Amino acid sequence: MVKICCIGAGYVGGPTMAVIALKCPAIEVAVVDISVSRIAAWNSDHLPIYEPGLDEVVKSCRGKNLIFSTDVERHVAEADIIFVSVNTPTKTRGLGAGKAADLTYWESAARMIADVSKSDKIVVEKSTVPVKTAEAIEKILTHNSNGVKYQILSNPEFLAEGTAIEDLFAPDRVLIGGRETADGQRAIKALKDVYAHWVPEERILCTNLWSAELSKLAANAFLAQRISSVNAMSALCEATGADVAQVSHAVGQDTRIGRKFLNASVGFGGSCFQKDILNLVYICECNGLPEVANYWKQVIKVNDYQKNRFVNRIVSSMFNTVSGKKIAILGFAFKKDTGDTRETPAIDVCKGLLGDKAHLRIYDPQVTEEQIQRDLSMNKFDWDHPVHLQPMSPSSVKSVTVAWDAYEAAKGAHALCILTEWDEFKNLDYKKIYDNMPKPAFVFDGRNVVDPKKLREIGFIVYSIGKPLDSWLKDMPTMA
Ligand SMILES: NC(=O)C1=CN([C@@H]2O[C@H](COP(=O)(O)OP(=O)(O)OC[C@H]3O[C@@H](n4cnc5c(N)ncnc54)[C@H](O)[C@@H]3O)[C@@H](O)[C@H]2O)C=CC1
Ligand SMILES: O=C(O)[C@H]1O[C@H](OP(=O)(O)OP(=O)(O)OC[C@H]2O[C@@H](n3ccc(=O)[nH]c3=O)[C@H](O)[C@@H]2O)[C@H](O)[C@@H](O)[C@@H]1O
Repeated sequence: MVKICCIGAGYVGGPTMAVIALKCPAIEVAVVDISVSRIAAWNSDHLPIYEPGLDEVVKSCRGKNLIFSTDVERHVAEADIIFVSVNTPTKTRGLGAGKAADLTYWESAARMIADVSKSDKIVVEKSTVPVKTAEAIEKILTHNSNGVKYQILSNPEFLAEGTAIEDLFAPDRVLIGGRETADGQRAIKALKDVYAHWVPEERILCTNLWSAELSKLAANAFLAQRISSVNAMSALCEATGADVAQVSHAVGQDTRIGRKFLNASVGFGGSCFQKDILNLVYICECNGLPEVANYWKQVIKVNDYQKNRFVNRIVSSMFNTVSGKKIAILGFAFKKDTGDTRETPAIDVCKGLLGDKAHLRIYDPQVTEEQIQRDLSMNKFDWDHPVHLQPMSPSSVKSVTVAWDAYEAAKGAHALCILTEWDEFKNLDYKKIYDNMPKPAFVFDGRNVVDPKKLREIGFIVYSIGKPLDSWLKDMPTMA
């Protein structure tokens, strides 16, 4: 029986391995982690991450061919194929700080593999890593090998949170990169055989190691670039009276461009887009390609601009100050259908409003008060370390409270600010909300969730990203 071990029981390791276990009943899958609380949660009724469909998959295999354990060394020693899906945060100090990937966790996993392995292993890079990481990992493993043979494969993950199970069941492609030697090709085949249990062969792409590593960074850069492109257009729409939804639709109808991923927003968030583009920028700079680096850097600059622009709109619309005003924040997660808040634009928007002394009342159906407080008091990039290694927040942010539903959050608020596109925000009773707010009552929709026309009929002053401005906003120019 083939044995798989995955180091890192996070958003990628947990769902990916659960699906492999489900689709390959003859393979034993162990997911291991240094975080005791995370493993305990994977073994409980309350999984550590919220992901539609995940509970069912885990419940149907856990205890059969899927286990979650903190006994990292034992499961690594026993495995034939080891996936490494640990954090690869942005470095916060030293060479490449603010851009380069911090491979501390990866390196420590590799050294541990070398220490405990007694049989040959296929080591699979599942984490997103800089190009050429496989070479470094290979060196660590072979210099400490004790006769054990290793093959390194790159098998980056393309799932998106909120649709992880769907994406894993029917991926657009599975990418496997390996050495072009006979041993390398044998290792590629072994991994391909695992995916072939449910992924059609033509969707399993096999490449060299460096193409696989770079394709992952490139895919995320292209996706983020689309969002920054449409967000840049949204600013121009507001200035000209065009409607960004109509522009996106017209542009996306061109089959060469395509309709997906053209929704204007308050900015993209999530644990990877910014981190991976910064990493790409750093690699370009290290390879003497400053023009290419600057090109990609612009995607992040536009994203930051979009978040600032949103905050400025709020402040300028509300008589140039939000000091002492109560603002209801609807949605804190970086997108709907997840409780994940890593790099959520809500953090920057909330910090911007707090900087102007607003009082925030936040509601998100999946994010806890503790998480919100942590996020608002943590330094940039600290979030991307294993939970038990993250610096504890010194104190909670006093002008922030958390509500248990949208109506409660909005009661008495001067403005509503929609920062995540949760479906429930589409169908709120906005008349009831309006009646419980001081006037003028504002809605700032960072996700184009509400129908501005209907809300204006109720009496709200509405700002929707990239949509024609109402006269109130036109008279209050923003300084982005
Ligand atoms: N979150 C996502 O949607 C996607 C993430 N990725 C990439 O996958 C990698 C992992 O991301 P996530 O799963 O989101 O991170 P995560 O933070 O949810 O999970 C990483 C886990 O690794 C554990 N860990 C760290 N060092 C360890 C060690 N030495 N031994 C055992 N466990 C260790 C941590 O405790 C943590 O539970 C990153 O490189 C990320 O860029 C790729 C595609 C999608
Ligand atoms: O490497 C990763 O971590 C993953 O990053 C993204 O997945 P994810 O961040 O989970 O979610 P997305 O659906 O890509 O959304 C990212 C951000 O962009 C925003 N977005 C997305 C689409 C859009 O049209 N407009 C827009 O603002 C979302 O609201 C969210 O804040 C990619 O879609 C995955 O393919 C990739 O595997």
